[in-house]
Order: sequence, then C-alpha cells, then structure tokens
Amino acid sequence: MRNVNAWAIHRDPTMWSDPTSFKPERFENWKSEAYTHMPFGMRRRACPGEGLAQRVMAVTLGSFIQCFEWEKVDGKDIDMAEKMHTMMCRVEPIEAMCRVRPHMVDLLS
Ligand code: HEM
Repeated sequence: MRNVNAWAIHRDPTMWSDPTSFKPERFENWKSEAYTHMPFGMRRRACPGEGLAQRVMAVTLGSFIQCFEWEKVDGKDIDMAEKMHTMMCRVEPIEAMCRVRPHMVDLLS
C-alpha cells in the first residue's frame, strides 16, 4: 500500500502560483508536468474512469447550470472548511435546491 499526499502537492506554492485560488485559466494550453497534478491518481492504480470523466464532466456541469437554477438551502455562502475522513470532506456539507429554468420547463417536464 502507498499513499501520496495529492492534497499537499496540489496546494504546493513551489509548483503552483497562488495555489488555492480558483483560476481555471491556469489549465489553458497547460502541459502536464509529472506528478504536479493528479486528480485521477497515477500509474497502476490510477482511475480507469478518467477518459470517461474528462469527456462528460464539462457537458454535465454545463447542463446543470444551463437547465437549473441553484440555491443553497440555508442561503449562506459555501463554507470551504475541510475535514479529514477516508476521503476529503467538507465540514459543512452543501445542501442545495434546484429549480428548472423557465426556458427548459417544456423540455424537462
Ligand atoms: C471527476 C471524476 C473522477 C475523479 C476525480 C476520479 C478520481 C479517482 C482517484 C483519485 C482514484 C484513486 C487512484 C489511486 O488510487 O491512485 C480513482 C479510482 C478509481 N476510479 Fe475514479 N475518478 C473519477 C471518475 C470515475 C469514473 C467515471 C469511473 C468509472 C466509470 C471511475 C472508476 C474508478 C475505479 C474503478 C477506481 C479504482 C481503481 C483501482 O483501485 O485500481 N472513476 N478515481
């Protein structure tokens, strides 16, 4: 058994500038450098679903945003505090409601 602390590597300021800021543009024309970014793990036990996930994530997320209006149940900002578990979890889980956007009602009902 081996454990690699991908959490720490993904937040390492010697590898990433301003590592905790949401900057999707950092991945534009981005070339993978070995072991700096490994959301799907690496090598023998790496995620076999990576190809599928990479293909469907954008369209899934885009559909969620295009088709539904989202709202947090408690109306507060998202609390990003983390706690360790077998997997990384939020201290406060996100509870959200969605409503079909008006222009999608006929298509989705
Ligand atoms: C955004 C989507 C996903 C992410 C971020 C993700 C990430 C991961 C990670 C980090 C691992 C552990 C790799 C390791 O142990 O080093 C893993 C394992 C695994 N993933 Fe995913 N995954 C995703 C989607 C999927 C999908 C779509 C499937 C199947 C259709 C899948 C199937 C698996 C399986 C079967 C393993 C266990 C592989 C093994 O232990 O040999 N994953 N995934």
